[in-house]
Amino acid sequence: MKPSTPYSAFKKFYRPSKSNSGNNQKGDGSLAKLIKRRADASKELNPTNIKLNDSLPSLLLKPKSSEDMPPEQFNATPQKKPQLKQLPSLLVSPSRKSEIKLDIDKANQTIFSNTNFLPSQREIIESALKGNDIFVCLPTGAGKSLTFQLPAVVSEGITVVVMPLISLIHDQSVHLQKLGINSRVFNSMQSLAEQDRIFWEIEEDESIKLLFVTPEKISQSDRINNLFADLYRRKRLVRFAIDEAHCISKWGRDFRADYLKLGCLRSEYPNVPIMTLTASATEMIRKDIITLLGMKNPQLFLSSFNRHNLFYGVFKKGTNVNEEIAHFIKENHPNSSGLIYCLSKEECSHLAKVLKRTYKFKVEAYHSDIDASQKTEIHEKWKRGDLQIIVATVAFGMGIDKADVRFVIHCSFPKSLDSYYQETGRAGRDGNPADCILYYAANDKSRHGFLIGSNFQGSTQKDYNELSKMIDYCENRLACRRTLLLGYFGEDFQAENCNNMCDNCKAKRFGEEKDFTEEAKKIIEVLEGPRNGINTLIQLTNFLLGKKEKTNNHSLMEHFGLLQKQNPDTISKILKKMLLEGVLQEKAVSSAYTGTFAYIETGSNVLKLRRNQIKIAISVEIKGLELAKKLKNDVKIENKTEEIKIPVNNEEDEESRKYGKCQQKETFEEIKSRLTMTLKRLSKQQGVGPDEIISEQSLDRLCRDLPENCGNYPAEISQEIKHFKKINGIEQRYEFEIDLEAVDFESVELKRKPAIDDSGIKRIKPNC
Ligand SMILES: Nc1ncnc2c1ncn2[C@@H]1O[C@H](COP(=O)(O)OP(=O)(O)OP(=O)(O)O)[C@@H](O)[C@H]1O
Repeated sequence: MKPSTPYSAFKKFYRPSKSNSGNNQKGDGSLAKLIKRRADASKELNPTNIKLNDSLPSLLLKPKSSEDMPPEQFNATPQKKPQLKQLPSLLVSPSRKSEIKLDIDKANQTIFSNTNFLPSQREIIESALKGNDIFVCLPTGAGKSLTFQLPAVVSEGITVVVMPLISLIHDQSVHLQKLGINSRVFNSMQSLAEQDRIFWEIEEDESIKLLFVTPEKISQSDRINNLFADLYRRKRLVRFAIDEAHCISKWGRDFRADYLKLGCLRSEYPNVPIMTLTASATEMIRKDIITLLGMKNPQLFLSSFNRHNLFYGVFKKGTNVNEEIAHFIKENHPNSSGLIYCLSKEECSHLAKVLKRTYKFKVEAYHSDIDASQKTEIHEKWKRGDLQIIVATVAFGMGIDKADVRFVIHCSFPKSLDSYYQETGRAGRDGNPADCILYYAANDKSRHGFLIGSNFQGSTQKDYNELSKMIDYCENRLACRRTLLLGYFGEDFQAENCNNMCDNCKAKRFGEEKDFTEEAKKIIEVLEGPRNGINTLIQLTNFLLGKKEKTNNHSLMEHFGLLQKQNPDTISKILKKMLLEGVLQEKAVSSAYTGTFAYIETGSNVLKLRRNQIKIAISVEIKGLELAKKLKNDVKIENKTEEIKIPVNNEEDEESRKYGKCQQKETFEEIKSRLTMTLKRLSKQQGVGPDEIISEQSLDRLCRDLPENCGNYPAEISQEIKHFKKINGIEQRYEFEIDLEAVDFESVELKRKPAIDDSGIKRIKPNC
């Protein structure tokens, strides 16, 4: 039996025979030799020579300590013990690295079987091999793992990889085993004897290239620190790679206290380069990580956060959201894998039940009340494709690496844009198109308010700010969603690069920026004077709208009705912008009488506002007469026929006339084929030809106009159109729609036309 002693004692007294230690040869720096040795080793593999990674089965035990949180990520499926090919070693030693011309292309092809590098991988790998500190922030699925795996494999010594979840570590080590790369895992689920053996192997077997640990292990285990110290002394500690590095920052969405303790790595092993990897980090989080880890002039590799294949859409959430979701999936992704996120366990279970019982989907709920083994089973079934949909709370999180997820639906909005980006990022990892649909209801905010007030004491202010940004995103019906989402991460994304891959770009609404800075200064004056019961955003909005209060005599106060000409939506946007700019802030206040509510007060940036260093400008949708006027200014009248040409994009104009509200050929054709199918079904039922129900010409018109009211046509047609508009983010309620033909662009007076009132604005009934 192997003794279970502290590492130093173990080192002194316990040295198992080398026969078990695998290939221990030192490299001579030549990649060609490495590859040849690898091939030879595979050929010569014989039972006595095979190295089994005994540490792996221990991953399958239930976690015992906080390091293994959350249990739902735990993968209990037994793995067949694979045979490790003996990976020949050592190309780059720290002392020789400048001399060695590495053919990393060859390593990429021969060891990792990749034909090329993905964007940024080569630069990161080269920088790592130069011994730099490196900060990598690439989107999910960008291939970050290779950027620490390849340098580890071609370097002399051990790369320590810190990962937050056992399941992630497990996936990595299984992957590396398949490639024949020798790695070890160290976690608290292993017995002391097992840990001793792993220590010894790392000591003795120089073909071991990577050691995976959780942050908790580093912060809690003297043994592992002794091991690091010994490797460091022997110059075999090549690099620390810290994955999911955003967990270090308290500003991040997944802060883990033990990640914070990784700051000791730099002080204890000052010469070992640190590489951090994450899929999302705002500038503030980035700076926080770099400072906390003491990284030295790190080279930053920040790629665009844009996931070009994801379609982002926000739909209005009504009372029948479950049915809407079912319909959306049936229509768009009847057989593809997807994920639905809900806010609560109850919501989650209920939606899963509806989808299963009423709509016959293969679906399971996943939340914290489901026991660990069941969670693992659900995850596995979904990964294999035996389960189509998982309806989950945020309990289903990090470490989801299924490539072909075709949709991520949010039944309610999440707590921050960071979470939203991360959760939607699980869609389309294979690069193929995928839908990210969020169902928004303003009153879900109070549910978050409640959750924040009760669960996240101490950080409520930050959470409110994050939530405000999320709500701003949802309520914005004008700006490109990518511009908003990527702007959150500090990226200046140009809407024209969205390629209509979000609902707002697709709908092509008109908006313009209006400056409300002077009004904002007056709003501050209101809050700085006697408040007379103006405590919340709603009360402030009512005051600005000039709504009279029976009790508080608001009408006698200065600035009462300041924004009465604006609609509540615009006021809400102004106040939100003031919140975002730190001119206003909401504070969670609790009392037995009122419960928890958000108290509105002035923020820290008031002075900047007064000095005009902050501008409160918002996008306001322009429609109706205002739009007509704007169009007049923007259009060129070519000739007497008054043909309207919007100068920006004539092709688009042509398209929009041809395809009406569909705007694009593809959208037009899609609705046409849907309606044709419905017609075929109806004609079969009724025993008449499809064109006896709707003529070809009328069908085209319906597809162009997508009317809310389909007159005498069958209800199925109306329903199909209504649903199509919803899933494509085509406005449901065209309260006002300009009839361009009715606009006299010379005088901006509007011609009277049948069905059009004096304003020249055609009024359309909101519903079919
Ligand atoms: N050079 C390459 N050529 C082809 N495929 C690659 C290459 N590099 C990585 N991949 C593959 O891309 C996929 C995603 O890689 P990886 O899991 O490392 O992404 P990631 O950036 O770590 O994502 P996440 O942030 O979600 O963990 C994997 O299947 C990986 O094998």
